[in-house]
Amino acid sequence: MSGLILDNVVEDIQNITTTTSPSSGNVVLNALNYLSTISYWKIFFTFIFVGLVWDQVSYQIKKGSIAGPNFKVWPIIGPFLESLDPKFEEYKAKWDSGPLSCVSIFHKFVVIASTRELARKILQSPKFVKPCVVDVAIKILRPSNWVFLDGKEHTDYRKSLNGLFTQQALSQYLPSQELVMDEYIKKFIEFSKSNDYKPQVYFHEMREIMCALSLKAFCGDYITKDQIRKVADDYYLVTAALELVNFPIILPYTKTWYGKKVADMTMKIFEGCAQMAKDHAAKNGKPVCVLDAWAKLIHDAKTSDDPDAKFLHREFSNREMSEAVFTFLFASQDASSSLACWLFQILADRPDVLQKVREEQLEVRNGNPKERLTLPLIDKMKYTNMVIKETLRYRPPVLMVPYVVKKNFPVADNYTAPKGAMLIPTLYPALHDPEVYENPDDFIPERWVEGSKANEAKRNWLVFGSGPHVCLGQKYVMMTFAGLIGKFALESNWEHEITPLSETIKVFATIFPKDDLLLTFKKRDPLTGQISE
Ligand code: HEM
Repeated sequence: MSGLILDNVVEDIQNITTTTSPSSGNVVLNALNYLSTISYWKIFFTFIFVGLVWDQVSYQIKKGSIAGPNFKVWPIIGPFLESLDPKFEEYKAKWDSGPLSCVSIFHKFVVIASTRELARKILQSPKFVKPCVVDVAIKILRPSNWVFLDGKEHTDYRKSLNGLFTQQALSQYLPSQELVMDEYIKKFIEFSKSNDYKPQVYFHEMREIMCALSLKAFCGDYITKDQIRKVADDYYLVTAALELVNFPIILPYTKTWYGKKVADMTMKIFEGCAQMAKDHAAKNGKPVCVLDAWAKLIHDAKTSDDPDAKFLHREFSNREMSEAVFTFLFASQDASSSLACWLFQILADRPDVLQKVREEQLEVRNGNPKERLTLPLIDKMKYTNMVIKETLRYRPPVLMVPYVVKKNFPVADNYTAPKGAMLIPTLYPALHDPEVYENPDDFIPERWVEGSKANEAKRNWLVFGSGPHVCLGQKYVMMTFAGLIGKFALESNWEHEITPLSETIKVFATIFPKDDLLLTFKKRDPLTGQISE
């Protein structure tokens, strides 16, 4: 077939070239004569062969001298199939293979940095890198969302948001968060009762309580119980839609389509809440949630003479505020659920640690378990705080933070990461560095006492990242978890069924116990410690 078409072309060219330039015509003719002798199949396989060779050569050029497979074992796709089901042990092997290592998946060249200094250097080099988001994130979070800003625009926007997460602002959110904690202590006990107090999976319950706590802190009473339940029930569809490996086009009834629907529905709710918060601020109402705090900053800026206040807290639209609040939920949900799962598991497995938390909780309340949460009260919870810090170090929810290289980046003396590559600083190795954390695979809250080696090693504390994109919610996390675990420790007793998979790490955006956390809760008298059904 291909021969036939080429025969016709050769004939046409012969006609043309005999009337124009005979010598250039000969070269073209010879080439076409040759092509007329080969079939489409040959052309097809030649293209494939050239493509495969180029794939390997390009991999070698980008890899340079860093660790990584000598060639792509699976041509083109690379370890794509493994990446669909990521395993912690495989990540760890990669980190151990060298300070910089690489893989190539399809056309994406990925460089992984596993030392503390390299990780810090990447996180603090906004000139060369920016956070890498999956293609579909732009559609789900919307292109106008602040998280996609870069450089100065990003820094300026963040300055506006910082005011929502100061100590003073956070203390205003505590009373409504405490109501959610009270509700869920009862809920967890009821849930266990419904299963005759036999241990059952609590992974989903942990995600739900985290979502409810965030929504209350962000939207206060503007969001209804039904809306909280709906978002908490459906939010996992957003996580699934934003997994690293997903189809970039949103087709009906696919994971990304369901994810977008939930994101739109949630942002619609937030938009309504933003308007109510603005109305509240206009009446000089007291702020009790993030949206209130934001609306008040906007309101105050209008009457202020300070040009900085005016610049940082210009008129933000309801839509813009709803998109930002959605990113808070998105950033917090998986990482906080991960921390919650490990914290409840670890405390149940170490009754001595839980006992000390309980003693401290009564002590800071001067023996009055009914004392409501305030920031000064939480500040006194030194040991509880050490337990949370050690959980974050021992099981850091975020293992790695993907960035993308904007221009060739000399990340190490012997290596320049090429433009367009994905560059991934890892956080786990710095948090398990035996030089700073003796016996890093043991859970030792006492290592965080003031003045200790661990406490002084600020450069290793990468749990919340570093640089211009460092976690906006880190103070919020420490405050919320101290309040939460303290109250659960006083008012409930929980037991954990240890399985061979309890200490094995499952990677699902963040990390979780592989057996999904088998727990059971009972009511506890905070003063006598008596447990009742
Ligand atoms: C245990 C819980 C959490 C952990 C371990 C965690 C960790 C992180 C990490 C590692 C980053 C990337 C930092 C970087 O690129 O340098 C990040 C970014 C971020 N986090 Fe968190 N996070 C947690 C909870 C939260 C919460 C509760 C909120 C909001 C209330 C939040 C809001 C954000 C935001 C908005 C960013 C992006 C900041 C930016 O791009 O400027 N996070 N977080």
